[in-house]
Amino acid sequence: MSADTIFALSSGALPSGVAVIRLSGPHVPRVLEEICGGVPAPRQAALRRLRDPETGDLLDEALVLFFKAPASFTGEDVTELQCHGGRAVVARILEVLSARPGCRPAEAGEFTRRAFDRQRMDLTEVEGLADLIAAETEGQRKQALRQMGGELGRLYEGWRKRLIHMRAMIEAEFDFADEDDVPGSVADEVWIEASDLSREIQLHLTRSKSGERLRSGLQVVLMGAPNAGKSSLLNAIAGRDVAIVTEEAGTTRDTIEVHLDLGGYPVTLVDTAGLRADAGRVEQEGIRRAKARGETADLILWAVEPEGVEPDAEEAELGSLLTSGVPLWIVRTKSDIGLKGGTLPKRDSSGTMQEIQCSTWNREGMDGLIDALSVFASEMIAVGEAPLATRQRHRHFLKDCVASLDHALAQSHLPQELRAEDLRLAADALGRITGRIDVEDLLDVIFRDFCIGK
Ligand SMILES: Nc1nc2c(ncn2[C@@H]2O[C@H](COP(=O)(O)OP(=O)(O)OP(=O)(O)O)[C@@H](O)[C@H]2O)c(=O)[nH]1
Ligand SMILES: [K+]
Ligand SMILES: [Mg+2]
Repeated sequence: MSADTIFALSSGALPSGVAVIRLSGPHVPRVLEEICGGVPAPRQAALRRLRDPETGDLLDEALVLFFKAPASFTGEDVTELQCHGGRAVVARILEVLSARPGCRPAEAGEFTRRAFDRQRMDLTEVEGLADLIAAETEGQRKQALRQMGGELGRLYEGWRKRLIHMRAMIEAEFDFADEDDVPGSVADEVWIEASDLSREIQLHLTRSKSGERLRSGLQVVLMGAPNAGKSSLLNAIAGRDVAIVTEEAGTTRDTIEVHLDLGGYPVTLVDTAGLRADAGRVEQEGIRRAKARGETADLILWAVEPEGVEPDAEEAELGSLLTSGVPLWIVRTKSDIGLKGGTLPKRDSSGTMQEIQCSTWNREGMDGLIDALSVFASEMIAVGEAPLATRQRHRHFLKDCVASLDHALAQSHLPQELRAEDLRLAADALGRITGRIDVEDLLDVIFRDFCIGK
């Protein structure tokens, strides 16, 4: 257990109406005695004058809250000083706190780290909290709140307990095999249950992409020939002037992204360099980046203007993208100047290609395009009732768990105690997601995501 008392400004940028300075650790009661003359009753706001104990100098008037261990966020004694949010006020209070013996500024995520160390939260809840602080859309907020509330952790912990129980049953039967008149019957039931659980986890895994997409946002990439109107589309969808638009082919070289909230779903829309064969060096690099983004996209919007340039090069590119499996929509741009045939991309036989016509000049078709994107996002993300895995880390250990389970199930010729060992490995994989099993190497990575004061 830590001997240090940590402190930090836990509220946002200064100046602000109110600023919250939080302290956690064993010296909290003593520090409160020193700076405000006593420890207020737990969980009751008390208006106090804060003073520098060295000089008696008045620092500010603040609302002081005290949370007695273990009933606090960190599980330690915690206090929150709600002071005035002026830069000089906060700076002076932090300076006085620094001078208290045993007190030091908190590192990023250190309050949460203490909460985890004292088992106030499991790792999935910690991640949910980080996601809640980072949430930009309604969908993200809801998902993060559920995860912080422990839904995902409980699901994994439930599975882990089932695995531990199964292993105990196998071992009990093994130990008492001589006395049992129907040997093997308990084990048979255990393996049926193990096979059910494996299927349950695999189903959860197939849906995990949704959770990750909701957390990190859908990637929608604008591609097409130079001057097709990609940057104009980005600006029109974002509703502000993000990318430079000129009549010169090859205006956009680097990839440019905007983060959008489409009906509560996060979407990153990426503008790219127009694809063409005879590009200069900078533009070539831009084209390489465009293709790279296209390959990992959730959706490509392929912009085609009424009189397309270089139909052959464009069609070759489009052809290879269509076989890559990334969903692709054709956006016929500049509809205000009429459809003149231009480059007509060939429809693929699967019929997954959707066509949308629009103009950024008179905004014809723009609302339709934005609506279609919102529907696409909601379908791709499709958040249901069951909690979803939200990180690659979760998926990794879930796969480990299923692999161990399936290994055990496939080895019916082996002695039960060897197969039971796989059940232990499967349970440990789940324990690593919630942080119940040695995850020391993971912790720094997870807590680094946090800001100071959380
Ligand atoms: N008439 C008409 N012109 C448009 C429309 N959208 C864009 N343009 C014009 O088309 C030209 C190219 O537009 P951009 O948005 O720069 O095209 P781009 O695909 O980003 O071009 P690069 O970045 O060079 O590949 C500009 O002169 C735009 O003003 C439209 O809806 N109607
Ligand atoms: K252009
Ligand atoms: Mg452009």
